[in-house]
Amino acid sequence: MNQDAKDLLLRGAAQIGVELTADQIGKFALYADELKKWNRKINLTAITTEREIALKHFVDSLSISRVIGNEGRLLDLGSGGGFPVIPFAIVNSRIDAVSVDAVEKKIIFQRHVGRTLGLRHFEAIHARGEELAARYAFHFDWIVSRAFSDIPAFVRMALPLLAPNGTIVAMKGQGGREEAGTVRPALEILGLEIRQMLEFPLPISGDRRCLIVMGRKTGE
Ligand SMILES: C[S@@+](CC[C@H](N)C(=O)[O-])C[C@H]1O[C@@H](n2cnc3c(N)ncnc32)[C@H](O)[C@@H]1O
Repeated sequence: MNQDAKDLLLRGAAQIGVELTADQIGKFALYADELKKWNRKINLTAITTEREIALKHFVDSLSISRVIGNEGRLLDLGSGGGFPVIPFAIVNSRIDAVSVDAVEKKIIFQRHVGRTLGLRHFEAIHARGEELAARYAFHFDWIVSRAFSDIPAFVRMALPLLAPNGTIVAMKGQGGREEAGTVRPALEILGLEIRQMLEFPLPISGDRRCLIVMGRKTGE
């Protein structure tokens, strides 16, 4: 990863409230190198320039830090090349992070990255999200996804896995607020409510982002 992309990562992360250490920057650089190398053989991402990887994968993924606490168990459903879970795990060693994807070669890549970066609190599992309930019923404090599915399909998959006081976070782009408004009745039927909607521009590019934070309805 070149110096320009590293500077962008450092600056972009700081703008969303994450101060990266030199050690963490080194890990992101290794991750970017492996992503580019493996992407020549297996389809992990359409984003291939180092600047774009720094911004649209790394900084974007780190934005979930704004709504996720400092401890507990986190699940990323449909994580592909490891987003948002691996960037989050690089900066957050107190959360046990589990990554799930239905495509085995993507999980093999993620395990390789986890080993290379020494992420001991990170595990990558090859499975469909629908298959996890037997092993992980009510297990996760935080369940996140990016570019995975519409909100109702995501939360239906997440609910059996969510701890009683757990939180679901859907990472959306422009149109996130509108989608949240449309699905509110469906969420209601599932016993969920939207607790927070955080809209912000992605640093540097200004692209719109929206984090939709949901949990089980309380007081009933
Ligand atoms: C568009 S990619 C997004 C990857 C990553 N979250 C990102 O933002 O770069 C969607 C991913 O979800 C995975 N996927 C789709 N349906 C799934 C399911 N039912 N269970 C687990 N993974 C699934 C696909 O294999 C793919 O890697």
